[in-house]
Amino acid sequence: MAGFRYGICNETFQDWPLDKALDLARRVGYTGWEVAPFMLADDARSITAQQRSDYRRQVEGAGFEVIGLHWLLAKTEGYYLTTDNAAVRQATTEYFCELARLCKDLGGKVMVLGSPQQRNVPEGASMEQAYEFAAEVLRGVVPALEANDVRIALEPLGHEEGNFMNTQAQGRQLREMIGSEHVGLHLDVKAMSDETDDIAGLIRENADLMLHFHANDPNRQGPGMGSVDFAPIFEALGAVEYQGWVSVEVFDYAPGIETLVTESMKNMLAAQKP
Ligand SMILES: O=C(O)C(=O)CO
Repeated sequence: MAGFRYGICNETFQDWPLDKALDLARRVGYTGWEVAPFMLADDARSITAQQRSDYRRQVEGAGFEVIGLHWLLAKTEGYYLTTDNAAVRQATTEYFCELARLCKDLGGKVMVLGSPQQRNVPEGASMEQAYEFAAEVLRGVVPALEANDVRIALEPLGHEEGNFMNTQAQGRQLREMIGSEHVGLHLDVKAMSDETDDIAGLIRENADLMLHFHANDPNRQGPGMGSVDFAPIFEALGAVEYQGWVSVEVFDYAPGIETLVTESMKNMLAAQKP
């Protein structure tokens, strides 16, 4: 059985102090730390060099690697991927460039581009035009990705989340339009469940571009805490020799932080038992 590397998203721990969150995650067996920038500050530009290096030192000192960033535009204002407003598109490009620097400063390598609220196709706009605008915004970020050795992983999201880039095929199409080796795909179990019952099949079909992977369930809790069977998912990740992180991302905190963190790991390991 492949030895996967397990990460967890920092917003899972909500208002816990960082040392307490890292301590629980480490004891449970996670070694990757995925950062939602809004947990540090609403505006990434306000995070000073000192704060970046202190944060990185604390996370690495607790035995983690920083995986990278997700929820890139959550809680920001004035940025939008698919808008016909050229000034907003330019500002969005510049903000992504800043996030690439933040990602590198924190020791991360990948930025997950979900951010459904900032990419839904505006009323009256055509889908085709929306893809053109998104590709333009992201082409402008490529030099910063190259300079900081960071990749963007495009995250298709289900219809519950929004109407732009709902399938892996659409993610591949946008990547093609950007045309950079520094852009690939992010596969998320909750999102893929909206597309197909054959998640393992989607993993196999998109393994060539898969930069990152989120383990969760359509019920918005952790892997194995809902109806999705993770046995075929881990089998597929093993079969394609996935080398990246399997990172837990939850949206429903009702079970409590300890339960989400521990059950998710327990279920992921149990799903790989012969
Ligand atoms: O927007 C993001 O990055 C998310 O993780 C949403 O799934």
